[in-house]
Order: sequence, then C-alpha cells, then structure tokens
Amino acid sequence: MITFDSVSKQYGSTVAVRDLSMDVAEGEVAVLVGPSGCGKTTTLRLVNRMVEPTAGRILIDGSDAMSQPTHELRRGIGYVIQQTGLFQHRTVAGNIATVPQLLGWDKDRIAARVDELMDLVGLEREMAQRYPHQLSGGQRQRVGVARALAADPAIMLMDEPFGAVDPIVRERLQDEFRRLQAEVRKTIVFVTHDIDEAIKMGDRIAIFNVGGVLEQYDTPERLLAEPANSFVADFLGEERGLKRLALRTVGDLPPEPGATASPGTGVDEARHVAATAGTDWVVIVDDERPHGIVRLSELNGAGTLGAAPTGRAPTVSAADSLRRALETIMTNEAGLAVCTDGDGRYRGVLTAERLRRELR
Ligand SMILES: Nc1ncnc2c1ncn2[C@@H]1O[C@H](COP(=O)(O)OP(=O)(O)OP(=O)(O)O)[C@@H](O)[C@H]1O
Repeated sequence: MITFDSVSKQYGSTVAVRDLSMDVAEGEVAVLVGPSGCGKTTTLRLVNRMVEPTAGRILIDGSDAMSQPTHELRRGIGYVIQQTGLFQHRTVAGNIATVPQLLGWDKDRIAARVDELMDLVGLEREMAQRYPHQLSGGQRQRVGVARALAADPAIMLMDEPFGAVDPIVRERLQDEFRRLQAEVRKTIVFVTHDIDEAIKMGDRIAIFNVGGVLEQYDTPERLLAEPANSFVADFLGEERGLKRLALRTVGDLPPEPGATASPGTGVDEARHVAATAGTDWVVIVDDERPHGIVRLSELNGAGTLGAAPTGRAPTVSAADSLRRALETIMTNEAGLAVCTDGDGRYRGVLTAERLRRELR
C-alpha cells in the first residue's frame, strides 16, 4: 500500500532520513519509533508530501506520490497530530466536517457523517456544538481522529496523537483506537517515542536511530524475540520476556490438561489422579466449570472433595494476556493458572514452566 523505495531526506548537511526502504501493508498499523531527531516525523510527512524526498520514491498503491497533485494525494490521507491541530474557532462538528465541506458534500450528508463519526470515536452527540477549549484533552484527541477519518481516507498518518494527554487517558485512547482500527482497517503510519505504545499499537514497528537510520522493521513479537542489534535491544528496554507475554493471550496457548476431579470424587481417588499428573493440586470441576482447587496432602481422612475445604480456583480466561497468567501463577500457592474459555468452561492449566518453554 505504501512503499518507501530508497528514500532519503536531507536538510543541508543534516540527514533526516537515510536510504529508507520499507513497505506498509494495506490495513496495517506501522509504528515509527526512536529517539528524538531520528526522522520519524519527517518520514511520516513524506507520505503526504508535506516533506519532499531528496532521493528515492514513495509509492502509494504502486504509483509515485510525486506524480499526483498534492491536493488529490492528501484527499486520500487523513492526518492527526497532537490536540493543537484542531481549529479553535470551529465547533466540534465544524472541525469534523472540515474535509467533507472542502469536498463540497451537501449539508445532510455532512451532518449524518458527523453523527456517525462522533459515535464511532465515542463522543457524546451533545458535544457537537462545543469549541475545542470546552473539551478535555482526551475528547479533543477523539475530535482529531474523527476529523481525519471524515472523508474515509484509505491512509491515516498519526503523529504522536496521544502524546499530550495523561497516562490514564492515553491508555483509554489507545484501547479505543485499537477497537476502532479493527472496525475501519485503515493503513496507518503512527509516530511515537514511547516503545510501550508502539508495542501495543503496531502490527509492525520501525525502530529508527539518530541520523535517520532504520535499524529494524518487524512485528512486535519478532522484535522482542530477536532484536537485530544492541541498539534495538536497548531501545526495547528491560523485561522483553514479560512484554512478549503481554502480546499474547491465554487462548493462544494450548494449556496442559491438569488434574481435575468432580466434587463427588473420593479423596483417595483424587490422590491417584493427582499423582498420575505429577501434582499435589486438584482442580474441582463441576458442570465443566472450575469450582475450586485443593491441595490433597493437606486433606486428612477420606470423604469426597465436595466436603473438603477448597480454595477459589486461580482462573484466567482465554482473552487474558499470558502476562496476566504469569502474574496469577506467581501469586497463588498452587503455582498454576486455571484456564477457562470465553464461557467460563475449564480448558486446562498453565504453569511457569509452560510459559518459559513458550518464550524459548
Ligand atoms: N524543516 C527542517 N529544516 C531543517 N532541519 C530539519 C527540518 N525538519 C527536521 N529537521 C531535522 O531533521 C532531523 C529529523 O527530524 P524529525 O522531526 O523527523 O525527527 P523526529 O524523530 O520526529 O524527532 P522528535 O521525536 O524530536 O519529534 C532532526 O535533526 C531535525 O532537526
């Protein structure tokens, strides 16, 4: 969809982008990340020709961006910057309607589109007549995204779009953006200097170094598993293993069967089941759902499991991250996480050893 073909940009003796070749696939989010001055914003602006290359070509859907008139090119490209980008003298509705008005849409079509977009980005309709200064930082950011989406461009360029809001609002906007992107599937180039944001938002991440050098362009999973060099490894920061676990869900990993028994099972029989599975812990499963967990060596005498004092099963469900599973494993006595599917049915157990094998 977007191809950088040996692109360089020089300002006098400063090389902002150095011989860059990379592809951004249709419907994917490519995040550009790296230290200050490494050429992220310049790279982004090369796409809509706010900056023109010194050498090389940028192809959009196979055709050279330089061969199109800029106004035509930009019609197909939404652009979102930090909240300062809104027109202060225009209402929320007016801001969102900017591009449709330029394109000469009729009033009804514009009004319908504004309503649709406000719903899409999670803005109350009653905010339509407010001005930017009457909104919170997070709300302003949503208006910026809605404005960029207004004419349904195939490409979105986002330059630190969540940079100016506090960490809690930022996290919410990131979550909303992911939900939105799953729906609209735009081809997005996204600039940030925050590696955690990059890992969370990107289908692919381009890590740049000063001097406009692209060090590695890969999926978050592969970057974390196989950083190309020490610069990339340092930039990814501590706890690469934990970050990898955060990217994957419990549902991605087939659990081990674990030792299970029903509440009516006798303690002796449960001991046998546990011994066969090489554990001292049995998950009590009733009607396919985990009801508790019990340590057999602590049970005196016979009887059934249903009559024994049991603890709550340390459960994680399919949508939880593997990092959450690890947290669960590390903070309960049994040293395991009981996995359920989306409907709460028992699927098996995960252990620290299983996660360790997975990371290797
Ligand atoms: N218009 C310009 N004229 C001269 N030099 C420029 C211009 N724009 C950018 N540069 C230089 O090009 C380099 C890359 O700048 P760019 O803004 O792309 O970096 P960045 O990675 O986005 O930085 P930051 O994270 O600080 O925003 C920097 O050294 C910058 O000073």
